[in-house]
Amino acid sequence: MKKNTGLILALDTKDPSQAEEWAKIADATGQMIKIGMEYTYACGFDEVCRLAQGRKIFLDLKLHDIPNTVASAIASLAPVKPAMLTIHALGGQDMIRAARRSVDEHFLNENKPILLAVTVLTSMNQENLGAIGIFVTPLEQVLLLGKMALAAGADGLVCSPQEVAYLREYLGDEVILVVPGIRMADAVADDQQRVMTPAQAREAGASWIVVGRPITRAANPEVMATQILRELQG
Ligand SMILES: O=C(O)c1cc(=O)[nH]c(=O)n1[C@@H]1O[C@H](COP(=O)(O)O)[C@@H](O)[C@H]1O
Repeated sequence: MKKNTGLILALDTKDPSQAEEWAKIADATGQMIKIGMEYTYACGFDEVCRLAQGRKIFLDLKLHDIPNTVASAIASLAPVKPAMLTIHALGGQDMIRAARRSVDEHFLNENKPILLAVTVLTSMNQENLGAIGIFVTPLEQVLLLGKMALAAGADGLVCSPQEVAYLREYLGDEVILVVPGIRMADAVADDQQRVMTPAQAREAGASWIVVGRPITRAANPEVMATQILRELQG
């Protein structure tokens, strides 16, 4: 049975007051916020913790290193109490197992983040994959990495909207699918390659969509967020 699709607002900025302004839009409509590398590196962890106060945050640092380093990094993130956390599936099954163990060891049950494995970045297409020696389609690569990551202990996957229907068919209704690469109909795709609209992602079965620039660069971000939420309600 198809579940509701949530909206996560990506706060990609270096400016704390800008992030707070966008976070308030998310607060007003009950959405989650995503804090990524740009904000964390520019503003530091104290600022990330401040922004996270009283909010559910998706901390998107896309960890990808040897198992011991990733496990130790996750332990260091415990004070931020993120609701979601990303690692790269390409780090392999040992790294994902180590990440799983670290989450289970260092976070209390009530604070345990959803551990998400990023499969194939939404900015990549068949040609980009070939250039790094991957000669299967993005869909095949997402399925291969996704199955491996879930078996190794990830709670869910990050993939493009174009793979969601297929993953639902193969992996079932329960797996958490978090989906960036969202663009409004006829909008520019920027650096994203595998895109769909919010309504298409919902229809395909996304658990959450992640939206940054279509909202943050809109003439009126609040109006755009409301429009997207309406699309998600069908
Ligand atoms: O892990 C992610 O969130 C992510 C994975 C991916 O494959 N593609 C992707 O775009 N993202 C993130 O999703 C957001 C998309 O932003 P916009 O393209 O501005 O909507 C950015 O913060 C990206 O870092």
